[in-house]
Amino acid sequence: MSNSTLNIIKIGGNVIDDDIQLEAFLEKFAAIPGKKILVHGGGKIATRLGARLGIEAKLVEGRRVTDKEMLDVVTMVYAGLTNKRIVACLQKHQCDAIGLSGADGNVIKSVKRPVREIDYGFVGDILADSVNTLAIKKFLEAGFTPVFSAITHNGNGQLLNTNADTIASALSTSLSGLYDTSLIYCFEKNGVLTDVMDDNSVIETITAKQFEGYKEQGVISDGMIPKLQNAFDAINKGVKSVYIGNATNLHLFQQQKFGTRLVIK
Ligand SMILES: Nc1ncnc2c1ncn2[C@@H]1O[C@H](COP(=O)(O)OP(=O)(O)O)[C@@H](O)[C@H]1O
Ligand SMILES: CC(=O)N[C@@H](CCC(=O)OP(=O)(O)O)C(=O)O
Repeated sequence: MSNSTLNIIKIGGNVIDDDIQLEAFLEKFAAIPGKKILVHGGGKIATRLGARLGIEAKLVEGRRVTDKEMLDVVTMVYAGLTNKRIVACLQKHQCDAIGLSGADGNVIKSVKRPVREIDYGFVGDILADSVNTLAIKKFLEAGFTPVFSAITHNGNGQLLNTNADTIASALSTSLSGLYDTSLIYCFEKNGVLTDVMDDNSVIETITAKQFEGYKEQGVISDGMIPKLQNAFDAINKGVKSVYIGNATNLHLFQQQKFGTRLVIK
């Protein structure tokens, strides 16, 4: 008997930051049939709230340096305000969502990133076997749609800030043992582009080798580099399909007409 399908969708920070775009996306997400999971961060909102509180944001290669005060800010923004607003909006659209940090139901454990050249502070890395697939399965089988924020815990009382793209990738690789899992990264552009200013320049399929080439040429840069690394990690570890595309077109991914599709070669 084949496994049932599971769609894991990550929504990007620029869409979350726009109330109208966010609700339009959540309405489309709510309409997807079957088992599904949503993952979100909210980095821009955390940066703004931090600034209002006099706590300056510092990012290194797309990862936030998270001291104790910044950890309070990101916990309030990701696991609190953003997560609860998303859950309430999904409930409005008849999707029975349940908001989670990694600590809730012990769903995702992480370890504080070791200090090397940079001390990232309270940032958590997810090691193999740190996703509690059985707990998540219980939520899914009970008919809930889990909504994961970018906060995890170390099992010893410490919350840790964890990149949302990485959470989506780790969830999809862990759950691909139980379900035919697809991972869909949604953001504000039409996919991986050959010209970041031209939304018509979508690369329809991309291999790891092509990714390396585009990276060297500077065609792919910034946040797209760690996003694609997380995406290739997932496809290499058994996730059935991985797409990167525009949140506005979410309804098209089931017809396989969505943004950029990753290919193993
Ligand atoms: N080739 C590319 N195609 C699309 N986006 C790119 C590309 N190179 C760099 N980017 C940048 O990467 C960003 C996406 O990364 P990020 O901001 O981390 O996403 P998210 O908000 O989904 O977490 C885009 O907004 C874009 O500015
Ligand atoms: C460690 C780390 O960098 N965590 C991220 C988590 C949020 C996130 O990933 O949000 P987006 O998807 O909106 O970028 C951060 O604090 O920015």
